[in-house]
Amino acid sequence: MAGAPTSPKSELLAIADAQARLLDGVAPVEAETVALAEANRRVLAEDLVATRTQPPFAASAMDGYAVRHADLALDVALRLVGEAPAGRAFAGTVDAGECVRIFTGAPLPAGADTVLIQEDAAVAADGGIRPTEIPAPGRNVRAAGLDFAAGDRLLRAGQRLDYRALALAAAMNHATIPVRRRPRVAILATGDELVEPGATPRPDQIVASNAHAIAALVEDLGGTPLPLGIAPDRADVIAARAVAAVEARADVLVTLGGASVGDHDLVQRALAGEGLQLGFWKIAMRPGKPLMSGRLGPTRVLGLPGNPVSSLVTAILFLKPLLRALLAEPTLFDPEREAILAGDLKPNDRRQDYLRARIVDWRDGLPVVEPLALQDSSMLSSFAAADCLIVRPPNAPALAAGAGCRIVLLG
Ligand SMILES: Nc1nc2c(c(=O)[nH]1)N[C@H]1C(S)=C(S)[C@@H](COP(=O)(O)OP(=O)(O)OC[C@H]3O[C@@H](n4cnc5c(N)ncnc54)[C@H](O)[C@@H]3O)O[C@H]1N2
Ligand code: MOO
Repeated sequence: MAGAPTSPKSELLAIADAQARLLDGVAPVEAETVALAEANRRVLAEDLVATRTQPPFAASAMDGYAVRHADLALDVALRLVGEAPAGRAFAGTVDAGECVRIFTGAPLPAGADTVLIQEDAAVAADGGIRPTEIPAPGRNVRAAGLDFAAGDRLLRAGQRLDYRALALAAAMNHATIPVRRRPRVAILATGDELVEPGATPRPDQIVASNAHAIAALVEDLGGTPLPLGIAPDRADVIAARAVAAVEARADVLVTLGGASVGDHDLVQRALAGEGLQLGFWKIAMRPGKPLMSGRLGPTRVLGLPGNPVSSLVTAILFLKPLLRALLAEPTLFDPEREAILAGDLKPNDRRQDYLRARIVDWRDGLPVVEPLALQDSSMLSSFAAADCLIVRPPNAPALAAGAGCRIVLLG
């Protein structure tokens, strides 16, 4: 029986080369405008400029009395001439020997330059206000524009909006926000052995897990998952679902499984019949060697290996940066960080290895990481228990406990 295309051992592509090929020519998805309330976790499509100055007037920072500093003397009463609550400015002027009752956030009245806090003031029998402490000149007054001025460019295109950015956007008076639309990611699991969670598998079947993890990852990154279910190991069904993904205007089609060289690893062959333009296949990494990338018309195809940990590690290294590129985010890759090994490591072969590990301690500000004993790429229990992946470059020498290493944190 004819197998899927094979390539000789020497043809494994380096991860960085594969990533560069994948991201080459990726154009960001269009912008759309959403209500401020819908903008959390979305990626800003344009710089956001302040439409107003904040505060728009010199404002009191405390509850007390607006005064002219030059008039202040201990136990010399000032005449109270009015009141300025927040949202209701005092219309007059504070003249020599006068003060105005003022509250936090109210505009400082004309003539006044300082706020005497009420704790440092006594009210005389005639209603006059006597300072019991003398504040410094200008004390307790926020200058107009202290926070920002109209025209300030405070949020940048490519920035992922969070609660802090949204507070600022609101203060800048933006009720709607230009963001990148959510990239659509079709997700197709493949394999006769798979059933959906909750079903009763036959004795020779297992429960499909990967698609649900990929969908959650896509949502976390600000995309919309389009679940295409589980296709059996039949090229015609896989092809029809892939065509459905293109017709649904998916930006990306993620296939799961069927990526390797077995007789039933059909994805590449099935998609070739629909005009797949193959970008690359097979990467020098573990887990995740059979990763495939290509295009079906306008839809980018990422064929992830079926082993659950393989598909999730390749998603971290390839799907995440692809989605970030589609969203025009400036940082595409999860950073590698320094760490200290808690156990020994054997020398590595030619595939860059990603070892599941736990952070067991901290030393000199660095995490101390212990590789988990079992690293089989089918094992979701260890993937879920891991805090990070230790990155072992191709042909890295053996390392002893205490040596430095590099890790990618798992979110
Ligand atoms: N002769 C060779 N055999 C294999 C090679 C090789 O180079 N030569 N590569 C191995 C590597 S590495 C990997 S990784 C796997 C991946 O192959 P496939 O992408 O074709 O994956 P499948 O064979 O379809 O499935 C592998 C494994 O994962 C389970 N699986 C698949 N989909 C799901 C899912 N959605 N949820 C949970 N589990 C899933 C599937 O049942 C299999 O157990 O190939 C090696 N073989
Ligand atoms: O690369 Mo496979 O992903 O070793 O298990």
